[in-house]
This record gives sequence, structure tokens and C-alpha cells, in this order.
Amino acid sequence: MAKPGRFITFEGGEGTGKSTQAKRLQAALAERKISALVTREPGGSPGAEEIRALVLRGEPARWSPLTEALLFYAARADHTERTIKPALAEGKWVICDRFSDSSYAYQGGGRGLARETVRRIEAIAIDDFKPDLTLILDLPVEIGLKRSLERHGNVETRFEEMDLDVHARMRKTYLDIAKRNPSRCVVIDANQDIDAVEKAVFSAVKKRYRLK
Ligand SMILES: Nc1ncnc2c1ncn2[C@@H]1O[C@H](COP(=O)(O)OP(=O)(O)OP(=O)(O)O)[C@@H](O)[C@H]1O
Ligand SMILES: Cc1cn([C@H]2C[C@H](O)[C@@H](COP(=O)(O)O)O2)c(=O)[nH]c1=O
Repeated sequence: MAKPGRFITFEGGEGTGKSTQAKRLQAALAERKISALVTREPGGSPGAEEIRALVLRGEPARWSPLTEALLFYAARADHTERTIKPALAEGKWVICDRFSDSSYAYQGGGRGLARETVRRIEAIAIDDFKPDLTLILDLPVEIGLKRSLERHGNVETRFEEMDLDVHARMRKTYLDIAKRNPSRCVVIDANQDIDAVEKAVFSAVKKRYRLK
């Protein structure tokens, strides 16, 4: 049986550079002959991509925080079962753009759902499945939203439309998660150029997995 792979997640607010860095990390691992799958949430399996389309469109208040958390975890259960766990079992590394910490930060800290409620939904959906390493890209929210808007041709997505104080609470929740989980999480300063962020990311990965 293949040695199980590693499960790495990128987390952070809007436009902090998660997708950019996920691809760069995949390339850096490939240079070391490590095959990694890049996937994303919500999404990453056909069913979860359908839920993505449902949960990301419409007005900011279209879904209550509770319904939203249930939808994100329904997508996550499918993604975990059908994409992430099979890849890890084949010995692949999995790099995921967002995972459970996004639900704690967005539906919890940002939109006010109690942490205990998120935890109970999580327990049903994915049990105690967690990443080995979480890289939290930290950036002032105004800068991230500006980057994100420029990328989307100035059309805001449902979450981008939410007030700045909601985004500020999401950022704070990520930093609190990092404090509570020091052995899993590394906070990366994302307010640097792309190459400098890549270097900080790879240095955290090398340290964790003792790569050269
Ligand atoms: N360090 C950086 N400095 C400046 N621009 C950046 C940096 N990293 C990424 N960008 C640019 O910012 C935009 C958003 O980057 P990216 O899509 O990687 O972020 P993201 O965190 O995945 O965003 P979202 O959560 O909104 O999907 C892209 O246009 C990207 O090229
Ligand atoms: C997994 C997850 C995501 N979200 C939000 C965060 C973003 O606004 C969107 C996803 O868009 P992206 O461009 O792919 O980053 O969904 C959330 O609120 N809760 C979650 O669990």
C-alpha cells in the first residue's frame, strides 16, 4: 500500500493569494518529485461544484449563516469522501484552497454563527478529519478585497459584497484559529510580493516535512 500523502490547506480572506500560492507550491513539490493534487472549496468534486454555484451567487443575505454552514459542509463531505481521501490513500499530497477553517472564519466569526454550532456540523460531516498543515495568508482586508475585485473585473461576489467589518472579523478569526492550533497552522504575511510569499510558504512546508 502507498504511504499516505499529506494534506495541506491554504486559508485567508478574499484576494490574499491562496490560489496563486497553491499552484506555486504544487510546482515546487513537483521539482522534488512529489505529486500533489490542487483542489478547492467549495468545490473539488462534481457534487460540491454544484453546491458552489448555489452558495456563491445572489445577495449577501440570501442564505442564513446556519443554512450556509450546512451547504458548505455538505459540499465538504462530498469533496472529502470522493476527492481528498482517495488521493491521500494513493500517496498523493493534496493542496486545498480553503477547508473547514473558512467555515469558522466566515460563517462563524464573520457572520456570527456560534463556534460550537460549526463544530457540531463539522463532526457530522467529516468527523475529526483535519489538514496536517494550514498556511494562513494574512493581509489587511482592504488590500485583499481590492486585489480580488481587480481579478473579477470589478464585479463583487456574494461574500466580497459583505461589509468591511464582517471581513475584519473573518481575519481576526483566522488569527485566533492560528493561536489555538500552533502545531497545525502557520501565519504567512501576504502583504509582500508574490515571490516573497512563495518563499515563506515553501520555507514553512520544508520545515514541517523536512524537505530539502
Ligand atoms: N502577493 C501578491 N501581491 C500582489 N498581487 C497578488 C499577490 N498574490 C496574488 N495576487 C493577485 O491578487 C489576485 C487574487 O489572487 P488569488 O486569486 O491567488 O487570491 P485568492 O486568495 O485565491 O482569492 P479569493 O479568495 O478571492 O479566491 C490575483 O489577481 C493575483 O494575481
Ligand atoms: C470553503 C468556504 C468558503 N467560503 C466563502 C469564501 C469565499 O468568499 C467563497 C469562495 O470563493 P473563492 O474565490 O473560491 O475563495 O466562499 C465560506 O464562506 N465558507 C466556507 O466554508
